[in-house]
Amino acid sequence: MNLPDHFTDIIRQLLKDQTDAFISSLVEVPPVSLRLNPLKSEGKVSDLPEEGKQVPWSDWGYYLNKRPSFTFDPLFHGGKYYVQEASSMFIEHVVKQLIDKPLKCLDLCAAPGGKSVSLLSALPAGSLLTSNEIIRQRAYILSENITKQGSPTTVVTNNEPKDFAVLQDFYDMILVDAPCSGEGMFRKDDVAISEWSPENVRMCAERQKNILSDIWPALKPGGILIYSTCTYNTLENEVNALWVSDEMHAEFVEIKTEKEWGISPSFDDKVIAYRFFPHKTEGEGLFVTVLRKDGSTVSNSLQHIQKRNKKNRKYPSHLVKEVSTYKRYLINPDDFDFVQDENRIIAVPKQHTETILALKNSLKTISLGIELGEIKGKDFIPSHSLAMSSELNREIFSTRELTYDEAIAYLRREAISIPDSPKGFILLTYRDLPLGFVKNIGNRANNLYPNEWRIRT
Ligand SMILES: C[S@@+](CC[C@H](N)C(=O)[O-])C[C@H]1O[C@@H](n2cnc3c(N)ncnc32)[C@H](O)[C@@H]1O
Repeated sequence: MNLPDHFTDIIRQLLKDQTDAFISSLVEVPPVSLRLNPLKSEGKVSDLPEEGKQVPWSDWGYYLNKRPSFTFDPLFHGGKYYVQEASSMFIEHVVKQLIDKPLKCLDLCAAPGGKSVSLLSALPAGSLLTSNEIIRQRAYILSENITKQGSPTTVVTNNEPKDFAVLQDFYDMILVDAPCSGEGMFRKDDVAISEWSPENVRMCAERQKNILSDIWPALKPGGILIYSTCTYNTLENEVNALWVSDEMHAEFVEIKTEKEWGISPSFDDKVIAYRFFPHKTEGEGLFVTVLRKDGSTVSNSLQHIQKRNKKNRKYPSHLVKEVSTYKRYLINPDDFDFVQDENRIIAVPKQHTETILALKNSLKTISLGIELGEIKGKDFIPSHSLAMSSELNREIFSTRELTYDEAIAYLRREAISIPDSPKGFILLTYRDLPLGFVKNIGNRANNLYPNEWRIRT
């Protein structure tokens, strides 16, 4: 492995006599890990695609003994699990330790979605997660991964950090998993090595400060900021964490960890942080720090946002009054309001309806709640997000269990033939996990799997 000299110098200053062990660990094969989806799995080893053992800081994370072909596992596409590097699962541990009441949480730099998925499994029931990604194309990938999880309490947005200024004092918790110089990915990603330079480290550190100061007003007084990077240098980590603490008047929050996890402390006595190095912890490089914003005012931010939206007359979506047609699609229909957005019907959890509509009108929303389907003439075409949802009422659809080969053909978006099934919309399952819908017209069935999600290889 050809590491830049300047990078090795930085590491030597930080790790001293551990430097050789660290560098040797970079040529080792990285562990393969995934997290099971609590909404679609019971969290048992038997749900894993390969034998494995638990990640110690996660209830849902497992290391696998060998790497299966995830692309060709229908359960992966059905959202039974998400492939995630093990260190990142530490976010779940942080949240579980600090949060015991439902809250509004923002994952600001969220694509492709690993940390959002961790948040979803750790946030108390009744919480609302906004998963945001600045790059549009990546925001769609984020939305795909979130949709597969099947949680109805997520909104996916595509905004710049400064766009959240309209949501002053809004979030109880914000995760900034910042774009960084990616030193922690050197073992997995040669491009990260080739793009590394001291100038890039400085540029990343400046950008991280801009992101943090842009998003700070959206955090409630007394709220929690989790700041993480997958890089080792102190400029992007301790130095920025200290800057937030000094400039924004925030105090560090300590998280309990177990010694045997091998997590290293911060390199600055004034900063409380958790560092993952691959020669000490089974996972990739990670830095995590947690800060609490000064103050404890209970804000009235929702009213403020609604007033602003009224002034701007931006309320395109409206609540559906005649809901009986749509209620039957869900297991717990009374927990939901139904919103019509052009010809799409979306179910939103009642306790968050106002908040979700306020978000929809303040931000560029990619997806929210559960999209039930689309009205097309006399037809109501069930959407893929309904098939993926934990709230799907399977009783109202005819279901067809697929063989492995049929499931792969469906996920490739090939034509399916199910002559024994009735005509109309059929829910396809693989090992009892919903994969999506087809419209059976007799001699063939039209494949409704989202074109952009299909297996291409
Ligand atoms: C480290 S990645 C996030 C990984 C993600 N949290 C996960 O666990 O899957 C950082 C993300 O920040 C986004 N990003 C880049 N520049 C940004 C900026 N100026 N403001 C906010 N996000 C940015 C990138 O597109 C990228 O998706």
